[in-house]
Amino acid sequence: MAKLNFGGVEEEVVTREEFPLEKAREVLSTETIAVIGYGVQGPGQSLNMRDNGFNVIVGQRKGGKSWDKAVADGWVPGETLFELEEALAKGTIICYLLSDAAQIELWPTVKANLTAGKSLYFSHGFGVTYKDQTGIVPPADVDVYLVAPKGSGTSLRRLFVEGKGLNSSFAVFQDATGKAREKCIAMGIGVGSGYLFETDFYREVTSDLTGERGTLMGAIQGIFAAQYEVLRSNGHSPSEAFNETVEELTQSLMPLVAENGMDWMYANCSTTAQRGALDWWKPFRDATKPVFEQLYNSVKSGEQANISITRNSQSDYRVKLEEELAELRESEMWRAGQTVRSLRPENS
Ligand SMILES: NC(=O)C1=CN([C@@H]2O[C@H](COP(=O)(O)OP(=O)(O)OC[C@H]3O[C@@H](n4cnc5c(N)ncnc54)[C@H](O)[C@@H]3O)[C@@H](O)[C@H]2O)C=CC1
Ligand SMILES: CC(=O)[C@](C)(O)C(=O)O
Ligand SMILES: [Mg+2]
Ligand SMILES: [Mg+2]
Repeated sequence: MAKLNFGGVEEEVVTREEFPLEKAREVLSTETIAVIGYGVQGPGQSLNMRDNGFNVIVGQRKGGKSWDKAVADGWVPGETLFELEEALAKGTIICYLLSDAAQIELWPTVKANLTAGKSLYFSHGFGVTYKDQTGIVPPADVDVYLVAPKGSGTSLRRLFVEGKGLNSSFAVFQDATGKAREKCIAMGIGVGSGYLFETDFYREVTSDLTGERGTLMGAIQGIFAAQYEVLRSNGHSPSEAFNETVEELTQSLMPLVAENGMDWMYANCSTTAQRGALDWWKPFRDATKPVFEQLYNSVKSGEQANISITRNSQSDYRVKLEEELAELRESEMWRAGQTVRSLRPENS
């Protein structure tokens, strides 16, 4: 592992230089990797591994949208695409990539197929950490590990195709064969990770649930909505409010942050903007920090997992979810965004 300095703290990470693809292929050369579930992570990980030369099959319920997508992506029924049970029986590394709530339902079937020496692979610490609520307790004679790409499966695939890579965390929960760690890292390289940093199942799930509810998804929409509403209620037009809240951020400023950090983005803005942003970031931090503390505590207590399991296990959860997504989509702010996006030169 390469030792690197992260802001003054030394951490060991795994890079593609020290664990090249050829090594990953060698480690997994005798394995049949069964990707169970073809939703968001399933396609990204399975296609990247296939392109990287691994022996991959896909398991998915027949007849639905996901099955058709798998066929369209070149998985061949009876050869590389199977019903869930068949794929579970054939696979020696079971990549459990159903939604976290759906994993509860299929678990007895998965468990029955986990014979000694197989691997159970996750992309989230959820099922194992919240075992009291999920019932997911792996048998003692299998390896259990995770690789959690830090981003959407859609990005994982897109970046791979562009020759780039998303970072992933990895963790070993159970090492029955003595080779779990090596296999885990090989899987991480195989799915197209940029570099890999180590964690454990508990820290993976608590940080992930916090991040997606916080700055990555929940908090960002909340802050967008608050600023947009203030601008609108003070007489600004939707296009002005949207551009000043979202479009400039995603199109101009965040790419600069991604490239070279926040100070560099600031340095490329006016001294007027810099003065204001330097004065205002701390009040925003102070105002939101209590909400983040509340969020983290709710994650830590298991409350967030409980909500997620309960809500996503209801038979009409997709309908309800679609209603809530429609509420976002049909809000004035995001409808304004649709028009703004259509006006980008590359879209017209
Ligand atoms: N969505 C993402 O990009 C990310 C997901 N993860 C993790 O990866 C894992 C997979 O997540 P997603 O790809 O989002 O899953 P998903 O929500 O897209 O579902 C995957 C598949 O599960 C199947 N499915 C749903 N209910 C089922 C049931 N009762 N029985 C059998 N199959 C069923 C669906 O057909 C779908 O193809 C989860 O642990 C998630 O937390 C981790 C990082 C990012
Ligand atoms: C994309 C990702 O890593 C998330 C936000 O944690 C998720 O989809 O669960
Ligand atoms: Mg995540
Ligand atoms: Mg997540």
